[in-house]
Amino acid sequence: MKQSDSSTLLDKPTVRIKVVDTKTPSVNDPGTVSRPLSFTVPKWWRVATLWFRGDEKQRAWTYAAISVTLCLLNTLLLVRVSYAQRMFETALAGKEQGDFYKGVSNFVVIIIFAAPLMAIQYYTEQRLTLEWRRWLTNRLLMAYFSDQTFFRLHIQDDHHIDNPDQRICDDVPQYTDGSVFLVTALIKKLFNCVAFTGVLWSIEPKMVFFLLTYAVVGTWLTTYVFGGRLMQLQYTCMQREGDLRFEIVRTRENAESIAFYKGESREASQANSRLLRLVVTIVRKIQWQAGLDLWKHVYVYATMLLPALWMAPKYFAGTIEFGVISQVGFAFHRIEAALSVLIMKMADFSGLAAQTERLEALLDAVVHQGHEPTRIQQVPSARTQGLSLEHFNLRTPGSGHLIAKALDLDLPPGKSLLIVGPSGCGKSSLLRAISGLWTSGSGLVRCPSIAQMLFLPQKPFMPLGPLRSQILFPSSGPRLEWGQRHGHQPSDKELLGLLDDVLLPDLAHKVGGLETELEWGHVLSLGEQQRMAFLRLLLHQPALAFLDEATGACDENTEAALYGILQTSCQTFVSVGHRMQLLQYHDLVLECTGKGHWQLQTSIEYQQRRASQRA
Ligand SMILES: Nc1ncnc2c1ncn2[C@@H]1O[C@H](COP(=O)(O)OP(=O)(O)OP(=O)(O)O)[C@@H](O)[C@H]1O
Repeated sequence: MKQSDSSTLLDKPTVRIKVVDTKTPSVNDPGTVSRPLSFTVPKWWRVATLWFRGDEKQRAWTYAAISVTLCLLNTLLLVRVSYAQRMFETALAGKEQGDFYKGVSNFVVIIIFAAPLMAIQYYTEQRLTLEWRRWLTNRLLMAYFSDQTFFRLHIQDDHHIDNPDQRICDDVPQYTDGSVFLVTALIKKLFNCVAFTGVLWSIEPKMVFFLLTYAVVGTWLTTYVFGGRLMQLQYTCMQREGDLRFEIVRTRENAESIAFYKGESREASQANSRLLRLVVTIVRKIQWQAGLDLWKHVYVYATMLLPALWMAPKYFAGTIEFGVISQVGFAFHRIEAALSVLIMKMADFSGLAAQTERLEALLDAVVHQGHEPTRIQQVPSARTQGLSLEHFNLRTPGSGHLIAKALDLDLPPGKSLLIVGPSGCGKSSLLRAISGLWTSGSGLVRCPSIAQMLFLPQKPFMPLGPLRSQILFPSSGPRLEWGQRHGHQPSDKELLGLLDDVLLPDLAHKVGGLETELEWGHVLSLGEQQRMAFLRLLLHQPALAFLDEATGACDENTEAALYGILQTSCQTFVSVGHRMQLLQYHDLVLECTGKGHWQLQTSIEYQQRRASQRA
């Protein structure tokens, strides 16, 4: 695809935007390959049957059965319409007053049944779509959040999935909506086809053969020329919509850093570049859709007068009544519409095919995450209180860069370990592997159960919600070890006291209380966020705590106070840090000595060695 090459200016003339082409789609990307639509049918079936075979299959089949029944009733009513119309028009042409009013009353009866039927059908289809969407979204969310799949999807090259958020929030509703719409349309058309073929066959069988041939040739041509191409363009559009949105969300999330760097011009050019790529794809999609539209009109108009032309000689010869001509026309166009449903709804089918490709890929990735062989084995046990690494080899995901080679480590309960080494040597990576986030490598990690460990990352996560939920995170209350030790959950007064302990005495008062909701990640300084993370540690009182430069943004006095608190609430902990004053809080030191080698020594030995090196 050709990229527009010009530099562009946004409305605000202060920000000059240079277009940067940042992303070239990979060869394996389905968005870059035009495939026949039939390629996607098994995938659609696989995704669709998940609900119909899952734990809510009874509900799914009930909705589906009601919808099919309503489609059938709908068709029966249409057949009745064709006969009522025939009687009505024949009576008009023959000036038969009695038959005319009989035809009118037939119409009225049909309308009395049809109106509520249509409303019930609409309601059922909407509920079916919603229930299906709820179930599928819930399944995807569960899979996405379970086993830290959301994290692994980002680091594994072999399952690279762009914009999973968009796939879950946008593609699922479009998929269920499109599936219900198109499948019910197909069923209605099938019933119409059967019913009106009977009507037309009883009057003019040759016309049925003509219609069949016309529709088969037309459908083949449309699918061949437009199907795969439109599907590919729809896929690329969705991908580019997601990329643009992600760029803007990233800017919002990193607003302060970008503003400090004065990086808005570069970010704006990046966003604009993504917008241009999207627009180029949409233009191509519009061109192909216009071509399809032209073809659809030619296809329909070519047969518009055919039933009347075909039947007129018989009417002039007096072998059929006038109403037969309109009934044949009605039946002819119903069958034609039924047989050419693929042509008429080609844009919808190709959109659904694109959504299916994206959802199937996401499902595949989140399911595969669960079954991927774990090479570094984590053996968590409620009976283990310390930490041990056995024959531990660690590599970075994807690139396979060596972080640790043949590392054996034993940290008994009640002891603490400081991990040191130059920046980028792999200190945080060791914690990632111990927590089970990274698994590339080999060896065993023996540790307490997952619920008994707490990891404090360099930048604490501040969830959405009130100040209270910042304090209690990741638990919502009842699982707090503090509550179990004290026999009751912490009262507001006790929470305020704990805020005092981590040197945040005025915070609740300053922001307006524990129920105040703010964008905490932006409102609190990094040092305040790190103190909040220590407070979580006091409440959860884990058997084993991991602190990745968890006091890096605090001054030395605050750091000393926080480590003092830590030693009273958690005896076994592992820290990563650069500051030498941290040594006094730890018994052991694990030092990176290069090329994946690490050396374990006591804190005193480490200090003596450093002192002798300096001397
Ligand atoms: N997702 C990833 N995929 C591949 N390599 C990664 C990934 N994350 C980090 N790395 C690489 O792993 C190496 C170790 O990174 P790590 O964050 O563990 O270093 P560190 O010792 O904690 O550094 P610092 O002291 O600066 O925090 C680095 O070379 C880094 O580029």
